[in-house]
Amino acid sequence: MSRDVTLEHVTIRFGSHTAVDDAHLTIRSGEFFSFLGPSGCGKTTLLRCVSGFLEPTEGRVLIGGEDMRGVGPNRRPTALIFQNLALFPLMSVAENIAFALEVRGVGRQARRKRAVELLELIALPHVGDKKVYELSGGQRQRVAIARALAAEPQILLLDEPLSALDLKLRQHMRSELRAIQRRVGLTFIYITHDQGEALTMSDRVAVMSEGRIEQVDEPLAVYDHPKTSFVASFVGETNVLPATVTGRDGTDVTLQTDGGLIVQGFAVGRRQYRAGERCQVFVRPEQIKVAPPEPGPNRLAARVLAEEFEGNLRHVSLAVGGSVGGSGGAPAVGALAVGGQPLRMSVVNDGSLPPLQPDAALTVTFDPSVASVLPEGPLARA
Ligand SMILES: Nc1ncnc2c1ncn2[C@@H]1O[C@H](COP(=O)(O)OP(=O)(O)OP(=O)(O)O)[C@@H](O)[C@H]1O
Repeated sequence: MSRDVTLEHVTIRFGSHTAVDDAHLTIRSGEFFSFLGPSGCGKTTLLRCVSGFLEPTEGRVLIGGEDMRGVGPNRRPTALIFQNLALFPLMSVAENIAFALEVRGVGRQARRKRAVELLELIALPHVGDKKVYELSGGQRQRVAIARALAAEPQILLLDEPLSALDLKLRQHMRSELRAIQRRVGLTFIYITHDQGEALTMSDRVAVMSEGRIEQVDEPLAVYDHPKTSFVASFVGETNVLPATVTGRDGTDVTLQTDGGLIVQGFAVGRRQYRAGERCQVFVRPEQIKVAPPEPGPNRLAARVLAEEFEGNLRHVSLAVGGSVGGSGGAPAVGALAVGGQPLRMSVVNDGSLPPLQPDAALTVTFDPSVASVLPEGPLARA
């Protein structure tokens, strides 16, 4: 039976405040789907609406095609996992896992058998008789998932379940969670403000801002082809160049940045720009390269401001003075030309680029096909 979750024009208001604004999408059965957005964008509100703790002000939630209006949380095929796990400290791990079955009146032997199966599933086969306090944070998180699965939900709703764990454990738990989801084949709906979590685990991601869903796509598409200025600036590092359109040829757009650079990019969504229109150009730091000697588009005269070393990567801040072959040469020491911000370039630390000294002059470039041109819009706050 299909367990698609459909949000049909769901709007949720608290008084005059719109927490979720016209969410309209379908989460497919068996999908690992994440809602990603900054604090306060409406993620938890939306999840509470799917779980039945909250009714939409407008629109409908359908699960498996069935309208969930008036269907309470305990009658929906969902289970919710929070950041604060609330495992029972005095019970053993196995008793914790089997708790939902005990409530339903399942006998001791059947409960024990199911707990053993679920402990296998979460790759902790030998901890059934331990107390919760004897487990690490990551182990407890997995036990919480096993406990939720014992109730045999079709859809697991996860509300920032990893945010209380330290960084290393969080990263480890990403692959654990993904592996568990693949093993059980259930729909996972995951909410997070952590883009790394959303991008690594999900089949698809919905990026939210101020109650609105800005983009729903596979992780790579969200990163490589952001559809709005908010998504481009929220997901991953990027350079933002405020600019004015000077010309267009199909999806190729020529622009003058506010710092006076002439650059070329591509029109996201094949938008037809007019000359004089205000827009923003987004280029990832890893797409900025030291230019080869051959002529080409987007050759910018730059001067090194600083270099930061981060193990596998080097992050270089650049002042950019002018387009090589166009106006200006290397910028004056200390100059800035990209929307008042240095241009950021990230290079892999593989020895191919010698260390860069502050004030060194160089020419950098980026391919027009990786420079996303979007209409001027609100950016994510840094
Ligand atoms: N019961 C409520 N009454 C009034 N306002 C609420 C209520 N619940 C949430 N809000 C408001 O709705 C907005 C969205 O809140 P929500 O908790 O869904 O955000 P979130 O994206 O999950 O944030 P966080 O990541 O911080 O949990 C916020 O402005 C919040 O203050």
